[in-house]
Amino acid sequence: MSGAPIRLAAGRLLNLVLDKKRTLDDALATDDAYNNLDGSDRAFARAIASSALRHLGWIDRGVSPFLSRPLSATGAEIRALIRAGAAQIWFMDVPHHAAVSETVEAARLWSPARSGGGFLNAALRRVTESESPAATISPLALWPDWLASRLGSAYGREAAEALALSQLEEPSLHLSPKGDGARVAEATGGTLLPDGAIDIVSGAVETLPGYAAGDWWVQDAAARIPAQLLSPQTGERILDLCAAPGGKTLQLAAAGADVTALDRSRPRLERLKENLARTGLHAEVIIADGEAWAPPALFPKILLDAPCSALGTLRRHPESAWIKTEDDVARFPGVQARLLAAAAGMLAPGGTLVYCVCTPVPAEGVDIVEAAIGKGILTRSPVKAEEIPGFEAALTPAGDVLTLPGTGGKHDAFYIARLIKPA
Ligand SMILES: C[S@@+](CC[C@H](N)C(=O)[O-])C[C@H]1O[C@@H](n2cnc3c(N)ncnc32)[C@H](O)[C@@H]1O
Repeated sequence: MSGAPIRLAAGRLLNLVLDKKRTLDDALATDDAYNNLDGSDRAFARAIASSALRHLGWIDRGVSPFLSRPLSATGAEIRALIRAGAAQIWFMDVPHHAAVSETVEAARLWSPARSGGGFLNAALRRVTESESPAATISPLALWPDWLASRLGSAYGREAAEALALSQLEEPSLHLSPKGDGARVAEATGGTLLPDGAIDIVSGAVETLPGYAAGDWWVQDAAARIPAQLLSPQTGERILDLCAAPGGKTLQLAAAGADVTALDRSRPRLERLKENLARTGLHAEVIIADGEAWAPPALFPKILLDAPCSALGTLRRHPESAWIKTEDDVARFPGVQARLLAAAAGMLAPGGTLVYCVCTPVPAEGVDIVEAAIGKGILTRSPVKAEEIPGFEAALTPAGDVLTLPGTGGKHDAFYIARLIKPA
């Protein structure tokens, strides 16, 4: 059977994401051409779209010399198929003749792309004759220019390049155990990591042993650090201020804390409740705006996992760098600063607050924390290396945690600070 419908589905997914600004998960859930494919064909279409998104900056720069008009001036559907074709040729183990002919055939199946078949064919033939851009174009070109320049100036070229290259990795699957981690590692065939997460090599989540019994939940190894830095104790009142879908709430509840899980998103709180039900854990769930909520009593400990650009999770969501604009990202620091000030107001004097974001953008992380410290609202409680086993290299000179590539295993990029409210 022809592979053209697979390339058509990949092109449609790319068109939905890059031209209509939908997330890849949303496009996968809703596109009929993709959903009508059989299992293995569907997986292949998804792999092509995912590879094109991971390598997008390289693909767009790499194909431009081969086009008689700029990519941006090309019809959206042909643009999507050029990207799908180039991903197969440069970054996937697909025979070149099949990648070209099936992708050109896909243009014939897609009416808005039909007239561009000759242009597509010529471009992809040139791609087959050329070296992969991985050999010639800087890793920073994997990102839009604004992001490359921000992270390049924040961390230096070498660290920023390592961060960019880390988005090419398939994301790892990490589990957090409800109880004994060694037992979960044995049951699932995973490896127990130094911080207590379980690294799973492969397997569909729902089919892994212990899923239905609620013995564990999916959580990146770096995402476990914020709750661990609160040292939750049995019966201790802890507020999880931006809680849904609840990975950190589950950690705190599993440690025996008396958790209040607050979030303003009803659908996300439904997921949190499902996670509590599956694991048999308990938390008081509150739907409210964290900037305005007035607690019945001050809390001795608070976790603030603030809304952020999520640019530390590009391995899982490679499209994020392209569908979020610099203006979108610029909106977060205001929200984060207001939530941190509100959280400080809900904290008892002498109490501990952990602030975290899953982004390496300093304006959303260390800058927010330094501003609060500068105002005298909070002081820093520096983290010690022995508190973050496996992530010792992520400790910053100031005593915060920044999980860039190379500071642990394969994980998301988190910024985490532990703070105290002056008594
Ligand atoms: C990074 S996510 C939290 C992830 C969660 N802590 C976990 O571990 O699963 C940020 C959350 O903040 C919530 N949020 C954003 N603005 C908020 C506000 N003003 N008040 C309460 N929740 C808010 C979002 O709905 C989102 O669920």
